[in-house]
Amino acid sequence: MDKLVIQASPALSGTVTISGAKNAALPLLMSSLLADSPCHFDNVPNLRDINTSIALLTELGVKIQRHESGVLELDPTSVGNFTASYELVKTMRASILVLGPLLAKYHEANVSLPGGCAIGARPVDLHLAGLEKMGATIEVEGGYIRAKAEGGLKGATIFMDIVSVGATENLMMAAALAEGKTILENAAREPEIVDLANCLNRMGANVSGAGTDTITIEGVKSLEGCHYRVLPDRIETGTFLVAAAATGGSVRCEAAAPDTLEAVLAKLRSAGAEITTGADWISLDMKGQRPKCVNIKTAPHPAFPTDMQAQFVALNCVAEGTGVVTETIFENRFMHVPELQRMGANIALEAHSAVCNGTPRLKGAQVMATDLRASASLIIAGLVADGETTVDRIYHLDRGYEKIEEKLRGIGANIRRESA
Ligand SMILES: CC(=O)N[C@H]1[C@@H](OP(=O)(O)OP(=O)(O)OC[C@H]2O[C@@H](n3ccc(=O)[nH]c3=O)[C@H](O)[C@@H]2O)O[C@H](CO)[C@@H](O)[C@@H]1O
Ligand SMILES: C=C(OP(=O)(O)O)C(=O)O
Repeated sequence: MDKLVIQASPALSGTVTISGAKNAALPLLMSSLLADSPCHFDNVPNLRDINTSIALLTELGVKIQRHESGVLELDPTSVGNFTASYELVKTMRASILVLGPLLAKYHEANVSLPGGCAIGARPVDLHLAGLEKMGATIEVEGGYIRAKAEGGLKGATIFMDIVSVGATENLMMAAALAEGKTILENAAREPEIVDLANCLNRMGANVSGAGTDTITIEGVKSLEGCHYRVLPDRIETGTFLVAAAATGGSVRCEAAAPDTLEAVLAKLRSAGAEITTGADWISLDMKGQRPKCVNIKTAPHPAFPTDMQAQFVALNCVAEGTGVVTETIFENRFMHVPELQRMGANIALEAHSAVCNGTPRLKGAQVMATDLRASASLIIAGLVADGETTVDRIYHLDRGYEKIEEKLRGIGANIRRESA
């Protein structure tokens, strides 16, 4: 099993090119199921979750090839299997996003229940209730969601009592080919939702209001493939910015989307960073200063993203003062805290908050990655820890960060991958 070995690093400095967003690419790839002709996606990151999606869509009958240009072509014209198996779904929760498209296009889908994961229970009740409201009949049997929509899905007004990114995406894709109008109320507003809506519209769908909490979809009879470029990864961008800030360094992120990161940039400014942005770049400069602790409360977009919480906890560990980080989205997303404590961090967990008293340096240790962003936080901690830090179980990291150690080395980090 691969691990990362990190030595105390100098202040990071240089330029990083940001990859396409995992969380935008996953629903976009699944949306190809809705089309009657091939889709072409540019800027798809090379990640474990993308490979899992390719395996899943291939199992359903989508023909997929990566062109030399990097463009991923998905031809859905021979789809003939409507079952997403447990073997694949268990390794990637976003597999649930084939449910809406399969049901809308083929009126039938069997998708393994994703189950919980390290960060929380993560039920899919809102996805199922929304599809039922659109006329689907759903049974959960043998760990599988067995859904049917005889005669096709029908538009409906659907209120989601929790803001859910995945449910909004699944229902938006389902509604694109449903008969009549669907209104999604209390919809998620994340940039990845807007990216999916833009792509669906390019395929011939009629989606309006994405980016607000009410999305209206006028169903159409058919959709065609399109060319679409995946949005830059705001979480990868934020991770590099925090890594540079923790080391008192400076970094310029290119091919980024500054307007998707406002809450994160505001917190970095509070931490003492000088932030400058252009149309597609962000630069951060700490001017050699130690960061200041920040208070954070995660919430749906445009508030502070839960996917950046662990990285800011690592930042607070070495910052000046005390910072309180409160997690409101997932019930168990502080698995990085005990690992950071093993590195000498002064953190107290109080209900849904991590109260951190910053200390100038951490101490290298052998630590274990428990989920994707927890892994990123341990890497950041390793950069500012005296001695050597070894991060085990980095298969989580490979789910969502493209060549992270290579990119970090490019800006001066002392990090290497070791394969056992
Ligand atoms: C692939 C992808 O895009 N993953 C992101 C997506 O996950 P995902 O789409 O799974 O997260 P959701 O937005 O759905 O989850 C938000 C909250 O709603 C709850 N919930 C969700 C659905 C449901 O049917 N019932 C229910 O109770 C969840 O347990 C959680 O507490 O959004 C999360 C919140 O920004 C991010 O952390 C993930 O990185
Ligand atoms: C939690 C995440 O992803 P997923 O929803 O795929 O588990 C994440 O990207 O931080």
